[in-house]
Amino acid sequence: MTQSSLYIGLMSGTSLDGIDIALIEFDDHHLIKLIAADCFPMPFELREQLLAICTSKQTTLQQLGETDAQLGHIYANTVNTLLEKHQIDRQTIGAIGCHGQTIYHSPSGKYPFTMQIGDANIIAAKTGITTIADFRRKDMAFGGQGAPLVPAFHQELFASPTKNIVVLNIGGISNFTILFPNQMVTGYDTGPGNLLLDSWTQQHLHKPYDQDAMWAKSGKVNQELLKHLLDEKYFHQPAPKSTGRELFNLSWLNRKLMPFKLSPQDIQATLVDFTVISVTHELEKLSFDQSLPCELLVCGGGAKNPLIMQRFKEQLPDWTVASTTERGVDVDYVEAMAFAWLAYQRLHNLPGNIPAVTGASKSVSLGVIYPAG
Ligand SMILES: Nc1ncnc2c1ncn2[C@@H]1O[C@H](COP(=O)(O)OP(=O)(O)OP(=O)(O)O)[C@@H](O)[C@H]1O
Ligand SMILES: CC(=O)N[C@H]1[C@@H]2OC[C@@H](O2)[C@@H](O)[C@@H]1O[C@H](C)C(=O)O
Repeated sequence: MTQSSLYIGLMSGTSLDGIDIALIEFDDHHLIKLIAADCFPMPFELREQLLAICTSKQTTLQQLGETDAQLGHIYANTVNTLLEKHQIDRQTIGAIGCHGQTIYHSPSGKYPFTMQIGDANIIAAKTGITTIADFRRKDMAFGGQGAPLVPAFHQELFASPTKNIVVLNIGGISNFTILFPNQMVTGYDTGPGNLLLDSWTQQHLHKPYDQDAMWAKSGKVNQELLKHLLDEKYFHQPAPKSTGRELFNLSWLNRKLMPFKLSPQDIQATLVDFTVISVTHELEKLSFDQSLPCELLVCGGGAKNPLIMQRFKEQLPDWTVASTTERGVDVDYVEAMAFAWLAYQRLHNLPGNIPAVTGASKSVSLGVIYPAG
């Protein structure tokens, strides 16, 4: 089999708002170039179905099975649309890495599990391309959290021997990777990203999100509420740790809001600081080599929230705060690129997880291979 240098990554995340796809090229020195990328909105009915499944509201096995197959078709169509649009010969693609859609993540129960759906057999059959999926459970089988998995890719892209680099993904949930100059790496889920901001906006403004944080800017941060939000036990748990909408959701927020009588816009303003301070509190616990510069590189949709970026700059006056786009890697596609890279790692039997991040007992190649034929 010719060693193709082209790989596709597919990611639909916690926000359930779209499917990101990235086509990347490797050269012999592992250099990674983004050839093409796009984001396809999640059809409204499918988003509603997924939301019902994620919040386990009377979902039948029939609905779960059909949604798994439907997602497989949608992912396959996303790949075929990108290949047609860019006139790419599918025979030149080494593999597709499909994260799938997380419907439940329970890394610390009696029987830890994480569940991503989107039938990879359908993707392989409909695209004619070897497809790799089910990336998280191998890490979990070796005692890890199964998340976050992007740190190894962040290390590949951004590590520097002369800087302290923190790569922060602000998706529905936020996770960061700490890249120390001595090549040590750590990372974990820091807490909510856009999820509560979006849910609160949807509930009060009936809009998908608070565009440019205009609504949050009209409110005032309430320090008492912020302190109460930060008093969640997740923030006091040691790493390795990961979370999701299973914990940080509107029910959790409404319980936290009970003792308060605040305007919705003051709550939105406070939620912005909640996303920011829950990260900076973690950075304060870490010891960086202060003789070297510190850089915070932000990706994910939250990097496009001007108030979040402003508040990081205010909270970290001695740091360089930038988006990964400013470092040549589009904020929208870092995660999809990561799953293309994880597919490359799997096909070459190279490790995908970092035990220091997930808590797994060893580094292993992640994902199950679904051949096209
Ligand atoms: N101009 C903007 N102003 C404020 N927020 C923005 C802006 N652009 C994007 N966002 C935020 O990014 C989100 C969309 O980003 P994206 O589709 O990457 O999802 P995500 O939040 O990264 O989540 P996930 O990847 O976990 O599904 C929006 O819902 C919003 O919260
Ligand atoms: C179970 C799951 O899907 N977790 C996601 C979620 O979204 C952000 C954060 O929580 C991260 O831990 C993870 O995704 C990214 C891609 C990761 O595994 O690195």
